[in-house]
Amino acid sequence: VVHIAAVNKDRSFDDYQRIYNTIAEKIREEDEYDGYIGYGPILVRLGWHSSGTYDKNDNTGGSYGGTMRFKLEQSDGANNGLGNARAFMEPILKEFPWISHGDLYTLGAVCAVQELQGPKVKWRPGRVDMPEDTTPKNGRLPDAANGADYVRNFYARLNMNDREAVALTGAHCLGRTHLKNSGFDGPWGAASNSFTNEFFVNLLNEQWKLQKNKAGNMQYDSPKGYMMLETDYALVQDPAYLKIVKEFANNEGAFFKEFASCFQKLLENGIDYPKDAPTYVFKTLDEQDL
Ligand code: HEM
Ligand SMILES: CCOC(=O)c1cnc2ccccc2c1N
Repeated sequence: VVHIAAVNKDRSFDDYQRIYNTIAEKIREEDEYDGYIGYGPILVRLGWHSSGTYDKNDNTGGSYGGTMRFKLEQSDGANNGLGNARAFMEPILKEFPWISHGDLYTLGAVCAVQELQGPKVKWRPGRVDMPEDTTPKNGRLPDAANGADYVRNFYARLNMNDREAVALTGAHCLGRTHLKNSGFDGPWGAASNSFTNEFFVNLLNEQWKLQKNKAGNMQYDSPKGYMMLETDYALVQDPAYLKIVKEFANNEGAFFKEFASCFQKLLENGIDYPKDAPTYVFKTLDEQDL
């Protein structure tokens, strides 16, 4: 399968910055969502799950075709709860009908990372909505009840190495698990809506106890009410991953640099960009004094 980015000559940086600002202002406005966590974390998850179906072996899946808009993909249990993120995006699609779903959902994820004080993430337009029959089969997204070998193998399918795998999982500094969505619960109390290296600091500094949660699933809990999935905790069980976790826990800049590049790579997996395709770095609302 080949997906060539279709550069829309009628649209400029300003058009996409306007969509960015609309999303960013809506995140700021609708701050009560999910116990005042806000929509940032789930918008990051929407962009990631739109892209996480990619398979480097046949270049299928990924964000290009916007197939997350179809019931088939939405019915994958791993996507439980993302209806809230898609509903958030509906009015944006109405206001800007010229943008593809793949471009919007990935733009929303980049906007959320940046507005939550994360690194600047480069973004390129050109994804084209594809028909329903191009939707990848369910089951390509990862399952949390696994260890390091599974994690390494999963990320390899997305063409991600150990450093990229650890950096990407660092997005679990945002938001929380919800029993009704995934059968995992927590962290309780202050789930974070700012993008930091806290996930790595917590992994190393908290005492973790593997136990069955009230849905009967295994998760790691800490006395402070934090939690880790088994696939999170795998990052300190595997010596190669542990080395990278320690680097990122001690150097937030190194984490930000790696996350910025591999998040862009994740959102663009499977797409061929012509040499005249533009690359955008959006300004945050703060940088525009908005
Ligand atoms: C082995 C890989 C991964 C597994 C097994 C995994 C699993 C999960 C699970 C079970 C949840 C809870 C969903 C819910 O109950 O609402 C979650 C939430 C989340 N994940 Fe992951 N994840 C993985 C990788 C990633 C990556 C690569 C990113 C982004 C770069 C990411 C971003 C998020 C975010 C932001 C949330 C919070 C969503 C919210 O608060 O609604 N995850 N993840
Ligand atoms: C920084 C405190 O947050 C955490 O330790 C943490 C750990 N794993 C997660 C897994 C999925 C979603 C959110 C998660 C999360 N917020």
